Amino acid sequence: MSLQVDAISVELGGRLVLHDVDLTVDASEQVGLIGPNGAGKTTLLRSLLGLLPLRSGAITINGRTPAEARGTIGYVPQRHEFVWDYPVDVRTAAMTGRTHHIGWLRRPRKADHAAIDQALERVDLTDLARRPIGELSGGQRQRVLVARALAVQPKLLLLDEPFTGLDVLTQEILTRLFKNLTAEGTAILMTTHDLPAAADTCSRLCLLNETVVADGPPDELRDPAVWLRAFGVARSEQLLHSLGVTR
Ligand SMILES: Nc1ncnc2c1ncn2[C@@H]1O[C@H](COP(=O)(O)OP(=O)(O)OP(=O)(O)O)[C@@H](O)[C@H]1O
Repeated sequence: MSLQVDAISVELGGRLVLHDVDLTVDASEQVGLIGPNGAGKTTLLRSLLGLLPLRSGAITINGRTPAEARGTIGYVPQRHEFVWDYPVDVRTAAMTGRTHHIGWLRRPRKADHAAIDQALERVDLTDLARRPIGELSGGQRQRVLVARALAVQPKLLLLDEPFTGLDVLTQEILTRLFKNLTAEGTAILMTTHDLPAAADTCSRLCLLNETVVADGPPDELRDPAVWLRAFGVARSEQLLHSLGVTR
């Protein structure tokens, strides 16, 4: 698996939201996509899914366009973007992740059910499979979204703020799961505002603010100026302190 982003620019509502973005993510890498609110992180993930037209540049996933590679990409949106009052159970919600494989208006086959069994098992939701999704806690909902993304047995997993609002135990379950997935060869690109956790769990960090400000292993991103530039602030004690960046 190899994701390659070459100098992409994306316009939304007549405004250039991303420009000249270069990024690669290889198999078994977990890359953290870091940046302030409005930096274009979600826009980049949506571009990788082929949901937004590029103004310029190119994205290739194993040599294919995002639209062609769609069935091999798992996507976990931010929790509030999912319709939780839809009257379905956990299993049915996870199965919606396989729509691309099943085909519209077709019934799931044996392989689809097996993939869902495995996905629910991996996020420890097997016992809650028949629970209506509207009755779930925030942490359980997050695990439903991860199961739904795993339903395609993805080579590339895109996670939009997967740890926001989760208790420590759920964070640990997901951290361990993502580690196992990368060990199995899955490539992970994850947005997060939890900088210390990202520095801990990711093999590389990509600092984004409309374009890539810096990209490298956490240990190599020790220069405070890089972080201040990425976050568009002149000086932020708290930011540098939370990162343990030397000044
Ligand atoms: N549909 C849209 N039309 C016009 N502008 C948009 C649209 N969606 C997002 N934007 C703008 O694009 C910019 C990037 O938004 P995006 O959601 O990608 O940022 P983000 O880095 O994910 O932010 P956050 O950390 O707050 O989730 C923002 O300025 C936002 O207002």
